[in-house]
Amino acid sequence: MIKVAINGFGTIGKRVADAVAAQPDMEVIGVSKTSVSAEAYIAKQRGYPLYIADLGKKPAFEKAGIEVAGDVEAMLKVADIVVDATPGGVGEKNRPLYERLGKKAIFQGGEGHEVAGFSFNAHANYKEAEGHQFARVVSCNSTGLIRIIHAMDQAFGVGRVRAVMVRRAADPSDVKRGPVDAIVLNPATIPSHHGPDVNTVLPQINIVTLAMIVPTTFMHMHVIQMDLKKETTREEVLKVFENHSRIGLVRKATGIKSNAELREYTQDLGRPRTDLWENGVFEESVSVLDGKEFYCFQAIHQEADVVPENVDCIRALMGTVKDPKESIRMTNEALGFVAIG
Ligand SMILES: NC(=O)C1=CN([C@@H]2O[C@H](COP(=O)(O)OP(=O)(O)OC[C@H]3O[C@@H](n4cnc5c(N)ncnc54)[C@H](OP(=O)(O)O)[C@@H]3O)[C@@H](O)[C@H]2O)C=CC1
Ligand SMILES: O=C(OP(=O)(O)O)[C@H](O)COP(=O)(O)O
Repeated sequence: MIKVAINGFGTIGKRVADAVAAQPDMEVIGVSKTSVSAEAYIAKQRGYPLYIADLGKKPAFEKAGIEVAGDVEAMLKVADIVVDATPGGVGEKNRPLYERLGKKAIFQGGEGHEVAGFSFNAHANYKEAEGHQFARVVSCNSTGLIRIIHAMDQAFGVGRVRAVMVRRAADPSDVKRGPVDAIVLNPATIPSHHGPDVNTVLPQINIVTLAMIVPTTFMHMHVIQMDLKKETTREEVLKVFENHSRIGLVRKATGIKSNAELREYTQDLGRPRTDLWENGVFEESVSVLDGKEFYCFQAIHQEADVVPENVDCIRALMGTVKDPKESIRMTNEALGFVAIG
């Protein structure tokens, strides 16, 4: 069993913890927080030993009826690998600790590529993880882009990509963030950071991305155009998506044309926390013009798509499963995850 520590039990960390706990070859040896809040009670309810960044706060946890197993360093000492899901920028500060203790670590997309020196996506570069101490699972938007670009590149060859990200403003519980009534260019400069981030995993792809933020909390929406090297048809492209274990098709017959309806759908499907782990490509939008010009819309659930990638990244760094297809199969099966469509 791979002993996994989750440093940062928030939006991403709590999901990764549950996904790790579901795997046959992994166990959660501890999760961490800095303060008493609802997620501390969830850790207790799930039975995950809770560690804290600053032992000086132990009395506050105990007063709330939450047992503290120790500090973060104590958690790391009993782990084989740590998934760092602390807020962006904190992972970089944690890196020296992981180095000192000689622990493998996985960082998230809020950290720069250089923090790990290796950025990861299971379908695209699983095997390259071997021998690394550190890896970074790219951000939610980049994960969604890499999945679809890599699949299209394998099938038809991708010449260039142009994409617009319509990004959710905040996660559902993030009550202090906005905007409430605006469409914000974020950034107003072109390209946005997403294209260069895709290049950390797929360096050969010519990609330019633009991004804005809108007042929603559930999912980003991507507008994607790719020039293909080989002529194809809409039907052939749909077959590629149908055969991909982490690309789902939002079928025309569902009538779904928005993030809100897609949320209702994942909820009704019984997905834990309403999570859409896969890309949600809108079937109706899939278009091929003149044989080589591809277009589509895809929905990306920001809280969810990086979760199975973190699980595969654990096996890739630990070197316990060499074949990416086998790891992806194991992860999906343990989660009960079959892509929609
Ligand atoms: N949310 C999203 O949509 C996505 C986020 N990411 C990336 O994932 C990472 C985590 O983001 P997210 O889950 O949203 O963040 P959250 O703020 O939801 O969670 C962060 C967690 O880290 C804990 N924490 C903070 N500081 C420390 C510390 N020094 N030591 C240990 N634990 C600490 C917090 O505990 P406490 O609350 O007690 O302080 C909290 O549990 C970021 O890099 C982000 O960019 C990637 C894809 C999507
Ligand atoms: O990593 C994310 O987005 P990104 O791919 O746009 O960088 C997550 O949605 C978190 O983004 P946030 O910085 O808006 O919370």
